[in-house]
Amino acid sequence: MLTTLDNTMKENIVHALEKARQTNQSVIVSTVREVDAINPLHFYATAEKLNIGERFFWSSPSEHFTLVGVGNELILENEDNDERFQKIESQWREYPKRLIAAKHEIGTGPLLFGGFSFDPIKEKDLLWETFSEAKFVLPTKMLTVRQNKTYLTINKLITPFDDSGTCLQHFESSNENIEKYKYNLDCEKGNEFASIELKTAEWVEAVQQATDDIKANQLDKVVLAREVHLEFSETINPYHVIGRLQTEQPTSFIFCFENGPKQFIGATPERLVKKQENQVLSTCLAGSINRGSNKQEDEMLGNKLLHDEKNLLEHHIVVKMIREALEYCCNDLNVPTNPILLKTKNIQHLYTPVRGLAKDGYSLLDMVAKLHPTPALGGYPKQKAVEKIRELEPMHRGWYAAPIGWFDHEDNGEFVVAIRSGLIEDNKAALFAGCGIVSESDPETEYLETKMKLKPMMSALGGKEYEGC
Ligand SMILES: C=C(O[C@@H]1C=C(C(=O)O)C=C[C@H]1O)C(=O)O
Ligand SMILES: [Mg+2]
Repeated sequence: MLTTLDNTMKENIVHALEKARQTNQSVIVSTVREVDAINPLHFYATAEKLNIGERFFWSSPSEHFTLVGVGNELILENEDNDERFQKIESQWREYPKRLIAAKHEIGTGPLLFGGFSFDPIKEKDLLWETFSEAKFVLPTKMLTVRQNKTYLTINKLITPFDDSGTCLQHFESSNENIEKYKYNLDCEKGNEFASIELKTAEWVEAVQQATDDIKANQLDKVVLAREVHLEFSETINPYHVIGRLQTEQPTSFIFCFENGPKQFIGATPERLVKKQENQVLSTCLAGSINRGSNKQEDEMLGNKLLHDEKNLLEHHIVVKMIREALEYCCNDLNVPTNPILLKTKNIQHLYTPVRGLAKDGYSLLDMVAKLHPTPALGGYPKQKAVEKIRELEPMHRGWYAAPIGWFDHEDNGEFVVAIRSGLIEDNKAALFAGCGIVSESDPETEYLETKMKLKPMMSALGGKEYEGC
């Protein structure tokens, strides 16, 4: 039976088990092999039948990097308020890790994928009831596509009580034929939705109230979001949704986190922070305008955005805060003076990349903790804005607008903010979109901006664009 694992691998696994027994401490063992190329979405879809647990999907646009995890080899979660970021990190650090691979490629081997809620103080509502304030998983199997190469990672938490036979057996699947994950994906067929539930009037009123509060100098900026509930005639196929997001939103990060029967899916253009060795990249994204129907109109709109005072103010507040937050944990911070445009299929944004070098002792999660929520999703000043959101917003954000992403055992990783997203279950979807409110905000214009931001998910769900909502 145990004939396909090579001897070095076997020795390493048995050795890890011995170590776990000697130290009475569970060890994470990870084997990594390069495998034949396969569409990661096929792997995600077929893995449902393996019955080894929940899955996640992640792809980042810049370097053709995709992760698909299946099964929960280890779950780290907490319901903490202030310490939730640090707690996840310290728990992760407690486990000794052994990587069995020819070479460590970033994004392979032992890593955690997961996310946080936006506001742990706000009491959970029914929709988000099963989502912890912080939840991360070490997948049992993980497919990584990086620079056109495909890798399969198999993880196991080896406890002092495991036996060597079971451990070796677990890693046998690292030799499996990846071809078996081929799946028939037909993303063409659209879903019709049956009903929509909105709280438009309440939201517009909240925006009006927020502008009054800003004019009264209570705060500078607050981001207010609304939600849309859709009910479809048939069960939503999450593979189709991810597939369409991949086609329609190639410049965005695509994520999906499965939590019981729910899948939190989105295509966000907004990176919170990326760390590779000590190199840090964060992005300021705030200020929005629609795309033009032809090149000329598109450029005209882009130019208008680049010079629009209200949008520049929304944006500058974000740049100022991100600079302050990162100055604390980074050296050699580089912040361009003026924003450029970032265009997605449906919208153009003001965008400023911020680069730096991590100071010793500052981890990726330290930076996430320091940044969240940036004024792109919260407001300024931070505390006042979060309180204002609690007071005025007619919804519960759950994991919307909060950090979601991955990090590995060497503190490489990347987090985005989970916007342009929705929570899907059976034939129901809840979608979320918000806007940065400043003193010059006009509620009707901001409402139209949220409509624009709902489009990517609307289109991915329906297979066509809808005018409603
Ligand atoms: C809050 C959202 O987007 C944020 C708000 C923006 C704005 O108001 O201009 C732009 C980008 C995002 O930082 C959302 O998409 O839900
Ligand atoms: Mg805006």
